Amino acid sequence: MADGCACDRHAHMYLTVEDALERGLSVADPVTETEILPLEQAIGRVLAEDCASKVDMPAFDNSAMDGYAIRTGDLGDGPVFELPIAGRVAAGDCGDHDAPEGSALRIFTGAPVPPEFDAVLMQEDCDLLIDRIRFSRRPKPGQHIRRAGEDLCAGGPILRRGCEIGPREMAALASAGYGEVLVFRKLKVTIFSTGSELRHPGEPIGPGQIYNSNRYMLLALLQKPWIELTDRGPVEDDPTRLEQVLREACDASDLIVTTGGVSVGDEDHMPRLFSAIGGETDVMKVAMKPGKPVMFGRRGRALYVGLPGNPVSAYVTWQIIGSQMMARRAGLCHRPQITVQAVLAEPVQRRAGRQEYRPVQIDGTSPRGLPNVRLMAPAYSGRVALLAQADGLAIIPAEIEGLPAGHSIELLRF
Ligand SMILES: Nc1nc2c(c(=O)[nH]1)N[C@H]1C(S)=C(S)[C@@H](COP(=O)(O)OP(=O)(O)OC[C@H]3O[C@@H](n4cnc5c(N)ncnc54)[C@H](O)[C@@H]3O)O[C@H]1N2
Ligand code: MOO
Repeated sequence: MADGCACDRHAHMYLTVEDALERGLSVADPVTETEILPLEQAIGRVLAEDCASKVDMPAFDNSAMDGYAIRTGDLGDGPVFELPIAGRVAAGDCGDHDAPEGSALRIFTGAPVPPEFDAVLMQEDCDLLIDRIRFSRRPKPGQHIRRAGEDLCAGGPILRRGCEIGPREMAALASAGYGEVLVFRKLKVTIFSTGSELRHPGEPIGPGQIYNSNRYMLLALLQKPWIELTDRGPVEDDPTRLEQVLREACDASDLIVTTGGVSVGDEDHMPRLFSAIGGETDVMKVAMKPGKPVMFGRRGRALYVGLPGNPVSAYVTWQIIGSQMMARRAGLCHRPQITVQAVLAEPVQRRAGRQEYRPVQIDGTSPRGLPNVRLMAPAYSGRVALLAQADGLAIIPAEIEGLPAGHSIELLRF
């Protein structure tokens, strides 16, 4: 039967996805070495310290609008108020002015509001009469003034160690006064794809040969500012050569990711070779579909993740288990994957035993506004092109044999 489904009768002997992930995270020790980088070089890196603001945010009382600063105590009973304009403060000025009591100060967004002024009027709410303003709505004290420290006082927390420094984190660090930051060193990751049948895309292909897609998928998945990647390319199914490359990779890397050669055939060498070079296997086989033969273990400080060769199996096992182990190893704090509720557009029938991650396409929304999903082919572990057309993976729990159309299902959206 396609997709190894016939072997589901052994599924109860394998670790559940949940247990495998828990074990994977428990053996993926975060790197401890750090470096200090100028902020602009820290983009996409992993923060290695809790960060507190070095300044009050905002740093000083400032105007939220372009308009006029006034002292509300200067205002009479109304209903119309008039004040002469006696000074001007713009963003970047220190706030000095010569506007005496009973006058208004021309002010612009971001300019310091001198302490004796307690409200700002938007210019749209004032009539400008050459050198005076007239307005009819009495401003409330504090109106349109952003007070020093109202967002955060100096010393207040802004970011936790273990976050990825993306655009929002860069902005927070910059506004908090960080010219440089402490980050974890890059994670050294080595990849190689095993298989004598593999050819580079673009090369002529002979009988029994296929294009190596896993290599390119991993190159894309591992393109991260916090990774220092070594790509050993494809390695043929020659145990001597595979052992040499695996040993060198384990000596030089924090994490080694391979594809293929983890199942039970005569040319599936990786589990045995990993033991032969002194590796300790933590997990071999997981009750998941696709990806049952996935394995991982440790050798010294190196973490090894052996993904199955079938391209969809490699992708799914990486997303569900491998990528989370890698993130933890790099110092990132653990973020469980977010699923959304979806509705089955058609019934599912399958063999129970393994938790399944089935590629689906979204086909409109249900009456409750949830995405309707159509399951793609039931046999798909080698169908990598199908993955590129999918919108996500529907998660079918291990014990489920069938579900009717209209039933809700968890969806991992791409
Ligand atoms: N007797 C059994 N046979 C298999 C079992 C089993 O339990 N008993 N499990 C099946 C399952 S499930 C999977 S998944 C595969 C995984 O096998 P391997 O990890 O050993 O992978 P390979 O045999 O090396 O390759 C499988 C398949 O994928 C193609 N492949 C490999 N590498 C690439 C690559 N870089 N790019 C594109 N395609 C690749 C390869 O040509 C094979 O077709 O084992 C089942 N067998
Ligand atoms: O079903 Mo395998 O698990 O083809 O990946």
